[in-house]
Parts: sequence; C-alpha cells; structure tokens
Amino acid sequence: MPELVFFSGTMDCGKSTLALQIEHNRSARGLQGMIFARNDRAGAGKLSSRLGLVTEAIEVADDLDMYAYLVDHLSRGARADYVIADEAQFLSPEQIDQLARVVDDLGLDVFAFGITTDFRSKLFPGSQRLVELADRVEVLQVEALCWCGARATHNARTSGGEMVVEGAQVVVGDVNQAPDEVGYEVLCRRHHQRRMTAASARAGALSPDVLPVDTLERS
Ligand SMILES: Nc1ncnc2c1ncn2[C@@H]1O[C@H](COP(=O)(O)OP(=O)(O)O)[C@@H](O)[C@H]1O
Ligand SMILES: Cc1cn([C@H]2C[C@H](O)[C@@H](COP(=O)(O)O)O2)c(=O)[nH]c1=O
Repeated sequence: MPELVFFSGTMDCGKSTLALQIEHNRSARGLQGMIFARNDRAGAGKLSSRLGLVTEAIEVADDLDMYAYLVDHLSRGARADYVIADEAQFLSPEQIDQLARVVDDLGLDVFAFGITTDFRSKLFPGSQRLVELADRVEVLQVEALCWCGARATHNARTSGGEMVVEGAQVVVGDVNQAPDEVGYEVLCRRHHQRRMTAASARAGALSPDVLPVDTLERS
C-alpha cells in the first residue's frame, strides 16, 4: 500500500541526508522520483544536506497545487514512481492535503521531511497537517544533542548566541552560525524552556554571581 510518511526531527538531525539516501536507493533500482523542496539553504530548486550532497528539486511556490502538478506530469507521459518533499514544514496545510491525495488517488509513496515545531516550540501549520494525515510519523534515529548532552528535541533561534522568542515564524538559517548572526541551536526541552543556549550557559558558568547549572537544575 502506498503511504504518506512524515520523517520528523529537530534541525540538523539528518532529514535531508535521509531524503537523498531514499532517492539514491530508489533511483539505483530504476525508479523515478519527483523531488520537491522549499526554502532550502542551498537556494531555490535544491535539496541539500550538510554532508555536502545536493540534488535538483522542484521549488514549491505558495500557489503550487502539488497534486495537479503530478497529474499534469503523468498525463504528459512522464514518469513519477514516488515523491519526496523536503522542508515540508514550509508547505501549507492545503499542500499537505494534496500530497495525501497523491498517495490515495495516484498510488504513489510520498516521503515528507521536516521539523515539527518552530523556535517558539509551536507547530508549523504544514507539520501539524502532516501529523494529522500521515500514515506514519518516523522520528530520525541519529539524535541531535543539546549542549548538555541530552537528546535535542527543540529548535531555538539565536541572536548573538542568546535565544530569541519574538519574530517571524519563517527565517531560513542554519545551526553553527557566527555568534553575531541570527542562527539556530538545538536544545533539550529543559534548556529550551529555560532559554539556555550553549553561549548563555557558558557565560553563566563564568560569572561568579550565577549558580552552576547543576545547582540550578536541582532547585
Ligand atoms: N562533518 C561531518 N561528519 C559527519 N557527519 C556530519 C558532518 N556534518 C554533518 N554531519 C551529519 O549530518 C547531519 C545533518 O544532516 P542534514 O541532512 O543536513 O540535517 P537536517 O536536514 O535534519 O537539518 C548531522 O546531524 C550529522 O549527523
Ligand atoms: C526553528 C525554525 C527553523 N526555521 C528554518 C531554518 C532552516 O532554514 C529550516 C530548517 O532546516 P533543517 O534542514 O531542518 O535544518 O527551517 C524557520 O524558518 N523557523 C523556525 O522557527
């Protein structure tokens, strides 16, 4: 049975790498994928991984009907055996419905990859719809880690190393940015709730006025 699968995780946990591996394994067996992406850091029309691999993709615009696009592609005699959608958190709920229809009406597997929550730990609308509709939600097995060593479960947006909680939901960016730039850092829930990034924890540990993290966490 074809499926809609949502591979979800924090930033930097290997989602795009897995998307490229699925694409590689299937195309090595002669299958033809339709690859969609939106707002990839490598630029429009790309699906890229931090491991350095990149492939061409259809850039999903706000008004793209993904189901109609596939129907048109197939009716022109072109092939599509499966669908990959990276950065799926940026798709609209309507576009996720279209992907579900691709599974149900066209009989294709759809593999969607994305982060579930934003920097304020609120669901992206596209991810919410994926959780509602997916046949399976798969959490990636390689754990991204918080600076404290715990499994990272949340995405923080940082400015000058400090966590920020105000701003637009969508700001394309990366982890490990220079400290003076807006970037992202993955954290465990405890440190996301306490707004403690690696930089602020380090600063706290250096300040004689601040209790060590261990003491804070026992209180
Ligand atoms: N130099 C490296 N050596 C080994 N693995 C790396 C290296 N750089 C990045 N990675 C791996 O790549 C992962 C990020 O992959 P990527 O597919 O870009 O993540 P995502 O799409 O989830 O943001 C990291 O979690 C890490 O496992
Ligand atoms: C948390 C959060 C992230 N983003 C952006 C930042 C990146 O461009 C992508 C995530 O890409 P990745 O391949 O999973 O690293 O999402 C955003 O726009 N808003 C946020 O709150």
